[in-house]
Amino acid sequence: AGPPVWHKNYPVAQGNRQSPIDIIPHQTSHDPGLGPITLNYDQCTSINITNNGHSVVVEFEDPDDRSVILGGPLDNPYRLKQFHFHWGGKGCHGSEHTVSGNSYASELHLVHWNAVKYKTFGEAATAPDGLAVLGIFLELLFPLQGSVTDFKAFNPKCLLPSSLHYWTYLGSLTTPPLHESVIWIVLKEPIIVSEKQLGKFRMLLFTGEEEDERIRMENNFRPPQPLKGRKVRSSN
Ligand SMILES: NS(=O)(=O)/N=C1/NCCO1
Ligand SMILES: [Zn+2]
Repeated sequence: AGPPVWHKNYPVAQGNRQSPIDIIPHQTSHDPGLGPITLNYDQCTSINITNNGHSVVVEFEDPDDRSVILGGPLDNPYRLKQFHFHWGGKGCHGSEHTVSGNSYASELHLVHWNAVKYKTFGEAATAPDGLAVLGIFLELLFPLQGSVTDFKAFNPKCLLPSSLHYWTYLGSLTTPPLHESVIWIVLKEPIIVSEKQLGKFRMLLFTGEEEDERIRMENNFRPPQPLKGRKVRSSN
């Protein structure tokens, strides 16, 4: 079952660095020491796209540092492992992080791991500085005309907004096992998608073919968790 009962199997769900959180911009602290982030995705090699029962995931080959995120709050390069989305049933709910209590229609997570300090993704996923997840909000544009461009493949490069200004804080995976191993980097500027594009996610089913009732995959987002005194820093 969903987020309210996760703590029974994963007591860390009630830990001190859980994600997502509500980001209140005027309560974040601007840190001039926070440099820009760099995304080297041009050599990224996607392997597959799957419906893993609770999201749509695109996985990447990660044998070397061919596609990494650098800089910002990170002390090492982190390798791109996969990206996936969280979205709602309809309207503008669906993101995991919220901004001053407001949620977006969806949120894209680009998941990276610290291959300098750890040998495998699995090992990194349990270490406090093991993962870096880049969060990008998807804002719904209700087009005046029906004509919007479709989107074929997700090259992460083409999914980035114009500004890489971000908020960053220490948090966790937002899905079980909820490991407190994520350095979160959330971009301030959303990307704009159409209802049609978002509708494609909603068509994905939670259930496999074999099950008879067809449960629609939607609302696969965890609500904001207690900040527990954490500081959220802001790049310029
Ligand atoms: N929503 S999230 O925190 O990115 N969760 C996961 N789980 C596996 C990789 O990223
Ligand atoms: Zn996610």
